[in-house]
Amino acid sequence: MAAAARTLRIGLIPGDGIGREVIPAGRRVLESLPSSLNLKFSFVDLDAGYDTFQRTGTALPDKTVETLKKECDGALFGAVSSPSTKVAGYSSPIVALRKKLDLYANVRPVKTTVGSSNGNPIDLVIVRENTEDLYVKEETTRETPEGKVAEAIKRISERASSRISTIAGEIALRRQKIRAAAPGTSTRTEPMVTITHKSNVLSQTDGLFRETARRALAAEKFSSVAVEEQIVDSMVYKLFRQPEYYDVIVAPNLYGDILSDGAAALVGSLGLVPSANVGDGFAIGEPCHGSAPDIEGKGIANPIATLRSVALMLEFLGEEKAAAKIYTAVDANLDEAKFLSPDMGGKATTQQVLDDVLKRL
Ligand SMILES: NC(=O)C1=CN([C@@H]2O[C@H](COP(=O)(O)OP(=O)(O)OC[C@H]3O[C@@H](n4cnc5c(N)ncnc54)[C@H](O)[C@@H]3O)[C@@H](O)[C@H]2O)C=CC1
Ligand SMILES: O=C(O)CCCC(=O)C(=O)O
Repeated sequence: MAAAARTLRIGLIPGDGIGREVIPAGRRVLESLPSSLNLKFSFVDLDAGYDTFQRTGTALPDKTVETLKKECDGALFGAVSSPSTKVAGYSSPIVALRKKLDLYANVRPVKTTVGSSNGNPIDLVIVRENTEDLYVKEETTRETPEGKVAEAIKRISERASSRISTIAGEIALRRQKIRAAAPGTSTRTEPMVTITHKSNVLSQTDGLFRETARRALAAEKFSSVAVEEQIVDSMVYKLFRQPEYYDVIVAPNLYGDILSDGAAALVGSLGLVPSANVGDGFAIGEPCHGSAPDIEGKGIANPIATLRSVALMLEFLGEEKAAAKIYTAVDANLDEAKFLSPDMGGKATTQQVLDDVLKRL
């Protein structure tokens, strides 16, 4: 008798702007996976974002958080339009969601299929701490005789630094295993984690991150992993000069956010780079990009970052085979370069890119 299909319930949170254009593409890909995978999906639509805030007075309704916690196996998040000026009562829902669900790792693979800006292949992962640093958002402003002074807390804890470094080491080992199983696909000989910090200036906060990361990665299970460190400003320089050198980069929250957008430029577009917000037993796939108001409503947003985020979510939910199908279909779309969206120099719409990927599934 055939084994019963596994059913995964997925929360869909499109958010604002192009989030609403790319999340439906992510759903279509899940619905179109071959039946031989024995996987079924059910979906629940959930609200969050600036539009939700304007309609309801809250950017992240309790119902969204409770439904994710009680009903869902995983989720997809599009993007939100957080204003650059303070709006009373508004706070970024994705930053809050990461904390509320304790999704402590933000895993952001950056990979070329055809070649990078310097012609060499890039295949690295940025593993970004996802719950603290300046993103605790404890800010104050006070009046002084010289004018206003604003301050923000940068919180770094041993616990969060240790667990993010451990997951970075585990990802490095997993990547090495995948490379070993496919000889000839990479010239990298050993797994490597690069710790990024600014502890030459911030000796206590980034100093704690650096020391804790060193200690976590010195564990016996990581004895085959090369551990290096790089101060974040020269990390940017080296990343742009020699991106092919890097394997896994572990970073506190803000540096990880900035480095991943920079790395996206190296592989051609923010519209290509996925992420997964990962905790123990739960993952939210989320493209690295924002709500892109400059192209919103034009139907030309690149859906590939989202499709890869779907695959990444599936990987963390233990469905590697299904993830591999999506990666292969997306890579084939990029390799053939017939249906590319405008950010990639093509003319295809979101729908045309999606249709091409679906055809390959
Ligand atoms: N996780 C989230 O929800 C995030 C939300 N944001 C929010 O997004 C809004 C806009 O932020 P920006 O700084 O403009 O960053 P952005 O990532 O939205 O856009 C930067 C540039 O990349 C392009 N781009 C982004 N995604 C693309 C895609 N899929 N296809 C083609 N081109 C794409 C945009 O058109 C724009 O030119 C802000 O309100 C910001 O707060 C920004 C980053 C993450
Ligand atoms: O705009 C927002 O609300 C979130 C911005 C934060 C961010 O860029 C990220 O964490 O990926």
